[in-house]
Amino acid sequence: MGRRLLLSILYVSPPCPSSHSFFSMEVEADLRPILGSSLVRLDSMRIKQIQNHCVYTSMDELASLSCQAANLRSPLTSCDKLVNSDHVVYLKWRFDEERGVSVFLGYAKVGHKNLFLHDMEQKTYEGSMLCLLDFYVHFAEQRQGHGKEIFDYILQMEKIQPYQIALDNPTVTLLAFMHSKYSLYRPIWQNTNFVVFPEMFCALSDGSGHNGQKAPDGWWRPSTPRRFGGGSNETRWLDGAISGHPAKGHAMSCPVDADQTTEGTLANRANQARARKAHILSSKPLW
Ligand SMILES: CC(=O)SCCNC(=O)CCNC(=O)[C@H](O)C(C)(C)COP(=O)(O)OP(=O)(O)OC[C@H]1O[C@@H](n2cnc3c(N)ncnc32)[C@H](O)[C@@H]1OP(=O)(O)O
Repeated sequence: MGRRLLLSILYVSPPCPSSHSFFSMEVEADLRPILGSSLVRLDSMRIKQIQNHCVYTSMDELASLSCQAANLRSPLTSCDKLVNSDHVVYLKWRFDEERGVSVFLGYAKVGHKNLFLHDMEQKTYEGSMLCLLDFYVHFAEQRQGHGKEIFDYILQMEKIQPYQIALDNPTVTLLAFMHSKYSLYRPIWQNTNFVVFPEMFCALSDGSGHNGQKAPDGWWRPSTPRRFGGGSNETRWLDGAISGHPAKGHAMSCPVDADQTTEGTLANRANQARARKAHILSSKPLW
């Protein structure tokens, strides 16, 4: 009986032929039949379909490196959490034909959130938008263009402009990246530690169709007027507001001030955010 149990455990958890060398996150297998192209969009359904222990392990380990890079206590991303969420991961990897290994290079996780925002004049806005929740390129592969490829792929797949994505608690490196690759250099820190850029609000047209009538897809008037910062109690919508994923049905219909899928890490995130924001605001920009 004991032997049968042991055999069944071994069957359920086959060893993953992965080698986690210092330099890269590698799987000793050709993952092309499983993952397809080198830039791949993985939503919860696709992750479930993969059914490959090595892929799950390598993604989780890359997420652990991201966690270390951001000085967090626990990773923001894991395959376990992804299968139960409406977040989407964009993964970059390559197959090294010479060595017969698949190398995981980096990923970005995005998801829709309902956010209250203010612009530089403290005017307030409310709506649903795509947020960059976790973004990491393996430390041995950074500054070689992988990050830009991943980000461009997100823009292409989600049909948005770079300024239409909110950054969740960005690092100084990510802000440098947004500056150098997309000329977005005036971050507006929100109370929620999200960052958006003024370009996001440029599309606002006061009173042109949204005047208390019908909000654009994904945006709406709050039931109670809100008073933020400068005292404005008027809520506006963005012309170019990005509607939520139609297929996902706006599952997160409550305002959030942090990534809700990171159970157990929220307090940690808030502390990190405070420290990081103070550091970024007080230090000389890198770019
Ligand atoms: C919402 C969030 O996820 S916040 C967390 C963001 N993630 C991190 O900070 C983790 C550590 N950093 C990384 O993983 C990567 O550097 C990323 C994801 C930010 C960018 O990926 P990369 O593959 O390096 O990007 P890519 O090569 O396309 O562009 C490089 C640009 O990013 C910026 N950048 C990357 N690394 C650094 C760095 N160490 N110092 C300053 N700027 C940097 C620069 O603008 C650089 O352009 P340059 O080389 O012309 O100066």
